Amino acid sequence: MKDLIVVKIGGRATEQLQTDFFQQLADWQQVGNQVLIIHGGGREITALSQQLHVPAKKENGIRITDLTTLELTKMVLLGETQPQLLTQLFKHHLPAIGLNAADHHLIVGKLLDFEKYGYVGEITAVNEEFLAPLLATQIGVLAPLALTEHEWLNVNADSAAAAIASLLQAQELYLLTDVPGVLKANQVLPTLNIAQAQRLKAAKIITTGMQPKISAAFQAANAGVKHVRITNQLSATGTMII
Ligand SMILES: Nc1ncnc2c1ncn2[C@@H]1O[C@H](COP(=O)(O)OP(=O)(O)O)[C@@H](O)[C@H]1O
Ligand SMILES: CC(=O)N[C@@H](CCC(=O)OP(=O)(O)O)C(=O)O
Repeated sequence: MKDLIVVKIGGRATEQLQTDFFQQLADWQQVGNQVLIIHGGGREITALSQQLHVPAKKENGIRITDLTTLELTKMVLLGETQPQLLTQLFKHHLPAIGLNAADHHLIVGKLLDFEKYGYVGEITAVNEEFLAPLLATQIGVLAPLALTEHEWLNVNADSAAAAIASLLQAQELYLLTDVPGVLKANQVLPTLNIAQAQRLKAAKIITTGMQPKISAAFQAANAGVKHVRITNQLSATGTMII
């Protein structure tokens, strides 16, 4: 889908969206781009886990997901984060549709590493035939989950967005987060290449949730997505992956 723009919004970023975000989506629609939003919800999943006294543990920014955590994750993503975002789009008069992996087996996945992470997956296929006509008239809002033939899997939202952008050959991928880009000594790096990223990881300057975000960004760039950015605003360049 050569005119597709994929936007990933982290859980906290969803709560801080400004008017210019919605205006940009409207402008893209106006000029004929398709827009697919992949939403996160990581902080909300952790908050509900704590409320219910379910241990919440992440490894390299990836949630260790047993069956209880998987159920809780589906509840938060499909019952809280997604409707919250859809409501905001509705209030800004943007036509949008909420989507999940089970709609016509939209998102197919496989286990990442069961021993290490439990029910965590990576995305292997997207039902483009089902999705493309929907995105012709409205903004898609998709939760980061996947389905095998038998079971649901929890997918890190950054890797979900990157895999989907890659599989659909999107034009652009925006990884929107709560920081203005990849930071080094409190400055946003305007560009980032793979060698720099590896050095910054080794020096523990890139840590926690920024690690899967960077891996996802390079995965998409290597798969042919031309413009990949990490930023907190659609209108700001943030860090461009080169
Ligand atoms: N070098 C870095 N530059 C910017 N943020 C970083 C860096 N290293 C670690 N981080 C952390 O990564 C966080 C963004 O990842 P995450 O919390 O998973 O966000 P999201 O929910 O948007 O995916 C930042 O808030 C920051 O705490
Ligand atoms: C496997 C895995 O880590 N899944 C993530 C899915 C949500 C997510 O990634 O949300 P953010 O983008 O807001 O962090 C999780 O359970 O937190």
